[in-house]
Amino acid sequence: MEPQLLQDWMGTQRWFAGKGRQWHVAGVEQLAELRGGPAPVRLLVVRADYDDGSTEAYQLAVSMRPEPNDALGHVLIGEVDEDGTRYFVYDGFHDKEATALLLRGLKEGGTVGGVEFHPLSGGEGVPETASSNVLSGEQSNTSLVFGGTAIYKAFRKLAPGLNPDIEIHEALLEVGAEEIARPLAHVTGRWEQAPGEVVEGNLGMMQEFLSGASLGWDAAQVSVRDLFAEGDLHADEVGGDFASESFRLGEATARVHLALAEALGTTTLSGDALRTLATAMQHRLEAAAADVPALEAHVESLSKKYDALAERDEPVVVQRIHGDYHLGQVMRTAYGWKLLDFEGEPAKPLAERRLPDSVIRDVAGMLRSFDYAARFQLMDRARDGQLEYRADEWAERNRSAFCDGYAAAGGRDPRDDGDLICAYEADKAVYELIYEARNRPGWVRIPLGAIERLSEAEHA
Ligand SMILES: Nc1ncnc2c1ncn2[C@@H]1O[C@H](COP(=O)(O)OP(=O)(O)O)[C@@H](O)[C@H]1O
Ligand SMILES: O=P(O)(O)O[C@H]1O[C@H](CO)[C@@H](O[C@H]2O[C@H](CO)[C@@H](O)[C@H](O)[C@H]2O)[C@H](O)[C@H]1O
Repeated sequence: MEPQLLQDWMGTQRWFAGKGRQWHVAGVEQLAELRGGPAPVRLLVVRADYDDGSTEAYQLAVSMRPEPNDALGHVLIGEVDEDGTRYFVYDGFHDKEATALLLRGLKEGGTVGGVEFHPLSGGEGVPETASSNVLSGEQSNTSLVFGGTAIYKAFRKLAPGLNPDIEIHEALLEVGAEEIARPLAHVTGRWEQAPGEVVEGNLGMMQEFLSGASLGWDAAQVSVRDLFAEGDLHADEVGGDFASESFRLGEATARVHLALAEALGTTTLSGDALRTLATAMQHRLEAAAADVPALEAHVESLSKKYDALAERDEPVVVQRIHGDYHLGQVMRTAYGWKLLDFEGEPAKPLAERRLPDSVIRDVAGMLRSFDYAARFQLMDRARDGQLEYRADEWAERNRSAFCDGYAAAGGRDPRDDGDLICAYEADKAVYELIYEARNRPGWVRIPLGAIERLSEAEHA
């Protein structure tokens, strides 16, 4: 496949992380060709080399159709000539006949070329045959819903080693945790990550599709909309009060943390290990300040909070956690809250994402998310002191209900670790600031506002 063709196409895809940087396609490797449909489907790994010397590997599925297919016109990658035949090359994850071959592999298991399909429990729950739809809102990965009962997430940017989303889901399944969508299958592959460096890693995972569920973010937005519509009522007086949901979410979070501790153990950080944690936060802060000048004024006060963490007398208990926890990662089903996407922060290298960390990182992530949810609808309005006051109230009410629920389900009350929460919230807000500056510059003032508040807070 011509590198230029793939380069032009990849550069426009939502999941391609290298936008705005100088890069080129340095290699195209075919891992497997799935046959048995109207057109063969190739699973490819495309190596993107950046001018700064770094490299990334991306997964593509391409269906090689000898005839053009109008229904797939929007996902046409291009045309190629191979061995005297002209092929119309489409994004295979969007081609239902191509994904049917993928589904067969997930159901039956086995090896095709450099790709291994691993159904769990003999393929129970993986549909026999089902048409696929790509979930809209595709972000860093591409997710396909098969027949409304199973969802397959194809990882786009590949990393060698065990993918934490697969690892954590399967570990939680083992200990019987109910707050997740049941994992059904996963796929592994071997590819050349850099010239001569063959690695093994995960290509995707299938899990139960939570049908009829609402994303936590959407449910929270309904509540905030109610609140703003009744600007003279308090958060606990409007019809869409969210606090009982936040309480239940706190409970579900604590249960998952306890299950993760049971499944994968805990340890403690003290001394040098604590200093390493604080130094990582400090580095992120400095890198962010170089990118977002408005942060500069808060570097000194946030650094003091990180110093306090480094010098903390009490060790910090750590374990496997979610790692990128926010309202967009939880769904409310008829059976309670379920947690999704245990991949960790997409910006971190995979090995780092698998390191144990304090559960407070997740708690802080969700507390930050309540703040986001409260303020999001103010973003494109003229400043309104009354609504901002209501937003503060909503955020506070739901943050505290979440902590109450967390403690009620047997987790340690996060508010008893105020200094830790403060450092982790600051670190998350700094991460968000970088994320927003790169992806949604209009939203920068949400994390920046939090940084201002945190840097004035008393802890430390
Ligand atoms: N098991 C599931 N059931 C129903 N919807 C899901 C499920 N898993 C993911 N989703 C939907 O897909 C979206 C993206 O999933 P996620 O695992 O967070 O992928 P990404 O890593 O690309 O962000 C979620 O926000 C949710 O709307
Ligand atoms: O794509 P992921 O879900 O892995 O997470 C990334 O994108 C999130 C935005 O979609 C970002 O979350 C931030 O915005 C959310 C609202 O859109 C808010 O609820 C979160 O609290 C806030 O952090 C997340 O940080 C990023 O990793």
